[in-house]
Amino acid sequence: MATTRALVRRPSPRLAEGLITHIDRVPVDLDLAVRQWQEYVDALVAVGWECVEVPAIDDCPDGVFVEDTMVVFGDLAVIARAGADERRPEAAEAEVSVTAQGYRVARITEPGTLDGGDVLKIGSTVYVGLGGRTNQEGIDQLRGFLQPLGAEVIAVPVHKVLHLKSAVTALPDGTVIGYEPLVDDPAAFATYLAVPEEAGSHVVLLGENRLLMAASAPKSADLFRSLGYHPVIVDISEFEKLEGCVTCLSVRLRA
Ligand SMILES: CN(C)C(=N)NCCC[C@H](N)C(=O)O
Repeated sequence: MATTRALVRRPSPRLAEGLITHIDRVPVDLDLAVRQWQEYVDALVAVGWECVEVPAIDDCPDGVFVEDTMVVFGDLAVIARAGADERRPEAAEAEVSVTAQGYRVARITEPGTLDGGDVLKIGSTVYVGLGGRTNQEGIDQLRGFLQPLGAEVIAVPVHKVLHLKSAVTALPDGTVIGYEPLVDDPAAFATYLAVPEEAGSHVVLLGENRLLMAASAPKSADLFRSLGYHPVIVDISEFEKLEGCVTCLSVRLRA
């Protein structure tokens, strides 16, 4: 199996102050969050991935959601420009870390905004959510970087949730999965499967038909088992309280 690396970032002591947009604030248990983060990392390591830690950024409560700092395509890392001002400082050290992993770097610049959580890659098709943290200028800049590498960048509306990947991700065969009440336009995707729970729409592909997913989506896990996949379950309840999901906690650097 090709080595797969992931960038991860430890939770800030100020995690509980993380941004929320579409849900109500409830108390976050920091100690539990740190344990859950370690279990998430352990789950990646258990399937043979190498986890590379981006230095923690304690002054940024949302720093643990490292996925939002960049979009990786081929040998290029496009460093994001966060749609939320508070999150802009997170990108600098993430850029240093991905550069150290051998990636070329390009940057989204003002007035563009783009969060990595808004970008869903399926082969050479790159769906980008427009409507929340990512603006049209950010999408146009991303297209400018990725089109020469063979990507087709397609903007899709996102209004009901924080990021595109809050609404949909994809199975290994490219089928887009989403929880219908939260997907703006299922018809935007070539193949689409409805799942029975919100968190069931979030998977990280671990290789060999394994899907990393949250403990909060047991019915969706059963659905995926019935389709021949192998769910690997992690409890990320403390991150879900801040509109996080399994994808947000890492940047996957596939070989
Ligand atoms: C796919 N998703 C959801 C992400 N990549 N990021 C979640 C960021 C959550 C953070 N509290 C915020 O509001 O920015």
